[in-house]
Order: sequence, then C-alpha cells, then structure tokens
Amino acid sequence: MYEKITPPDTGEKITFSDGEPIVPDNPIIPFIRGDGTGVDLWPATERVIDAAVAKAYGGDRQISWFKIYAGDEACEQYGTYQYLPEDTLTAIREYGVAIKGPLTTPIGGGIRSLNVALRQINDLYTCVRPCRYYPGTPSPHKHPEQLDVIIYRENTEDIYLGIEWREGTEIAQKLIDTLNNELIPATPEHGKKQIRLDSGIGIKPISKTGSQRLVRRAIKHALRLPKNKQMVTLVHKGNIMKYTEGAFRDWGYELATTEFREECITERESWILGNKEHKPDISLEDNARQVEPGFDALTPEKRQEICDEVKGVLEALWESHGNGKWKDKIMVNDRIADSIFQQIQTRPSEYSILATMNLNGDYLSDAAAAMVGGLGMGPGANIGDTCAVFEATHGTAPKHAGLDRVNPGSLILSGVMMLEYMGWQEAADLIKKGLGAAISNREVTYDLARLMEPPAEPLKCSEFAEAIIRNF
Ligand SMILES: NC(=O)C1=CN([C@@H]2O[C@H](COP(=O)(O)OP(=O)(O)OC[C@H]3O[C@@H](n4cnc5c(N)ncnc54)[C@H](OP(=O)(O)O)[C@@H]3O)[C@@H](O)[C@H]2O)C=CC1
Ligand SMILES: O=C(O)CCC(=O)C(=O)O
Ligand SMILES: [Mg+2]
Repeated sequence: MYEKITPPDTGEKITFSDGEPIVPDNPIIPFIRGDGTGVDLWPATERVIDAAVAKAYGGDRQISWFKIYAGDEACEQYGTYQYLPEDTLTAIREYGVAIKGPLTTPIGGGIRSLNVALRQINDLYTCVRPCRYYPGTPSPHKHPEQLDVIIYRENTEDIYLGIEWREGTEIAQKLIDTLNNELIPATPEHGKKQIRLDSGIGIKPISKTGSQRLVRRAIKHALRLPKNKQMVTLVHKGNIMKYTEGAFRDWGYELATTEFREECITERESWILGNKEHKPDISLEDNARQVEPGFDALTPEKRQEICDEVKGVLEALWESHGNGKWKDKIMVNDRIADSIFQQIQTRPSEYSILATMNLNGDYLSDAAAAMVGGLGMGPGANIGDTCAVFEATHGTAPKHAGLDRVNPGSLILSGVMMLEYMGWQEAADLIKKGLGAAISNREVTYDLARLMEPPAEPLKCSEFAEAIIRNF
C-alpha cells in the first residue's frame, strides 16, 4: 500500500471516536524529521520522549516510531519536487497522530508551504500554541511569569488558502478590470475606490463554519481550565475588515451565546448585569449610557437600539447569570488585533485563550513565545476531528542547521502536548519537570544562555536533551 515506507512491525493504530483519540499501549506514531534544524531537533526530541515514556510506564507503554518523509528528505527519497508524497499523507491519515520538524517554504515563487498544505489536506483546523513561562528562562519582559496564554489559531482558511494572482498576469488584470469597472461601482459603500492596475491580488476568505468550529474548540478548552483562566478573547481587525475579521468576532459571539449560553457570559453582558447589581433600580437608559461610550451623542434610533439590547440581556440572563453568577461563567470578550499585541505585554495576566484567524495567530504566536524565552520555547499542535499533527511554532532556522546548536525545547514541548493529547500525562509531566529543572540549573542552549545574567555556558542541542532526561 505504501510506495517507499514501511510501518514498524510492532504497534497498533490510534483510532478516533467523537473527535477524541483512543490510544493503545504501543501506538505507531509517524514522524517527519524536518528540514534545516530538523536534523538536530528530531533526534533530541525522540530521545527525550522515549526516555520519559520508559521511565513513566516501566515498559508497559512504548511508542513505535514510523519514519515518513516531507520536504528535502522526501525529494531525496521520492524524486525531484516530491516534497509531500502521497505515502506521507496516507500514513498521517491512517495513524491519526503524528509529529513533525519544521519544513522550508521559499519566499515569493516556488512551492507553497508544506506545513500549511499538511494542515489543509488533513483538515487540522485548530492550531493550538500555548505560551507559558518556565522559571529561570531569560525574557525581555519584566514579569514573563504573568503570561499564560493559549493561542487558538484557525488553521485552514484566511490568506493561507493561497488564492492569489501575481501582478501583471492575465487573470490578475481581468480581476482588477472586473472589480474596477463592475463590482466596485455596483457597491455604493465603496464609492469611487479603484485598485491600482499594477497590483497583485490575494483573496481572504473567512467562513462562518471555519470561525465557529475554531471558537467551539477554544470554549471547550476554556471549560477545562481553572476558574480564573476561563476566558476566551476573540482577536480580530474588524474595524478595518468588517466582513471577514469583523464577521469572525460576530460569529464567535453568536456561538458563545447560543451553543454555550449556559456556560458563557460576554464582556458587554457582564457590564449590563454588573450595572444592575451595583445599582438595582438603575434605569435602562442609564445602564445603556454606562455600557456604550458616547451614548448621548448617538441618534435617537441608535440610543433606542442600545436600550433594547440592555432590556433583552436583563430579561434573558438575570435569572441564570445575574446576581454575580456570571462571575463563574466563561468570559468571552474581543480585542482588536494590534491592541492585543500590546495588551499581552502590559496586562498579560488578563488573558487566557486567544482565539484568532490564521494570519493574526501566526504573528501573535511568535510574539507571545518571545515573551517566555523565544522561539526555542514555543510548542504547537494542529488538531482536527480525526487527526492531529504536533509541531513547533518556529521554522527551519537554516543558519543554525546541522550545528547541534538550536533549542529543541519547542519540539520537545510539542511532544509533551502530544503525550497529553494521548492521555499519557505521567510521561508529559516528567518532561516538563526535567525541562524546568534544566533551565533552573542554567543547563540551556545558546538562545537562552546568551540572555541569562550572567550569560551561561551554552549546551548543544543534544546535550540539552540529555540534561532534561537527567532531571526527570
Ligand atoms: N511550521 C513550520 O515548519 C514553519 C516553517 N517556517 C519556515 O522556516 C524557514 C525559516 O524561517 P525563518 O523566518 O528564518 O524563521 P525561523 O523560525 O526558522 O527562525 C528565525 C529565528 O528564530 C530563532 N529560532 C528558531 N528556532 C529556534 C530554536 N529551535 N532554538 C533557538 N532559536 C530558534 C533563531 O534566532 P537567532 O538566529 O536570532 O538565534 C532563528 O534564526 C522558512 O522557510 C519558513 O517558511 C517558518 C515557520 C514555521
Ligand atoms: O509554513 C511556513 O513556511 C510558515 C508557517 C508559519 O509561520 C506558522 O505556521 O507559524
Ligand atoms: Mg509562524
């Protein structure tokens, strides 16, 4: 059935029921080594995961690794331009849970991202990227320990769908022509806007389906968190992109206030209920005035609309969520994307789960990782309903490739996420303990060593893996 790969002789497949993995004691797990620093990162990661499983379960559980190919290694194995062979896609589909190193994407022309293709082909619609601080990690931030967020990034649409046309091509010119001469003039709100003739054109689709299934997972995750972290923030640039990013926000709120009505409160609803709790005889109009900045300057129709909203919230929610009961619910709020980049730095403790569209989540996950030690400490998972692929937030860092130098922390912590997803919490905990202790002992790779005060003597990538195992 496979052209060039052979699954291990021992082990069984992970299967799925209702979106949850059913994991045998000896699962077969496909892995992609990755390009660039993948040659250094994967061996270190495999060693740490195997050692933790062996120690946690004394031989009763074991992973049978199944080597599959993508990127440069795949071309060596399968031939020129065979970056993502059918074998690889079949193995991931068939075995359900996989882990991968980073893969190169050329900028501009050439192949499109293999990483993105893997997510789209397997419908791994949720990218989960936690950013939390390990004590002793050097950080450019004064209080990195206050940041404990999980980015829930939509993983299949937005500009990552890759539907774009190069400037000057026949289709780009045709599109610009149709937009300038037919579609824009037919849309009064666009006025006399015109697209420059020498533009490249990209399409940014954001669907209700894609947005709501992502937010659904984010809310379900929030339900499993301690009470003080039960928050979901919808991140968007809806003030500028109303029908894509603004719609993401609206669909997120719609889902929270329908499917999760009993469990959720929106920030605005909490203000309305809070105003009445603070002053039980407050009028609808005064309540509306406190909720809506600039209320008195609004048109009478708009003021009436907000009063009706206040009335609707009080009627629908006072019984179930009023009298402070909303404080035990999941708080769903929203923040504009540029503002959230400063908010996670100035008020990190106020955020927990950040639900984002694809591009915003890509940016935000690197920025948040920087606060807790850098890209060497940024793990991730791509999760769908019948399949999951674990990978670090960072890329191939080509200038460090093959030097046994980079920090394997992100890929190892992606392995921890994989073990937790499989329900192998004991092995996951050992790795977190070992990693935390190695960092506290200043046994770290160059990226963390150079930021420590005084600078520490850097370990190699492989030596850091050994230090983690020693500290289990
Ligand atoms: N999921 C994936 O596979 C991803 C793939 N990519 C691809 O990777 C390639 C390179 O991308 P690039 O923009 O350079 O981004 P990278 O994330 O690969 O690297 C940027 C910089 O981040 C730091 N860094 C990255 N990984 C580590 C690590 N493990 N330990 C310590 N520091 C690390 C290094 O900083 P310094 O040198 O300052 O120490 C490095 O130069 C591109 O082709 C890109 O498309 C990018 C992101 C994700
Ligand atoms: O696929 C790539 O080349 C980049 C992807 C990326 O930056 C990410 O997923 O964070
Ligand atoms: Mg990225």
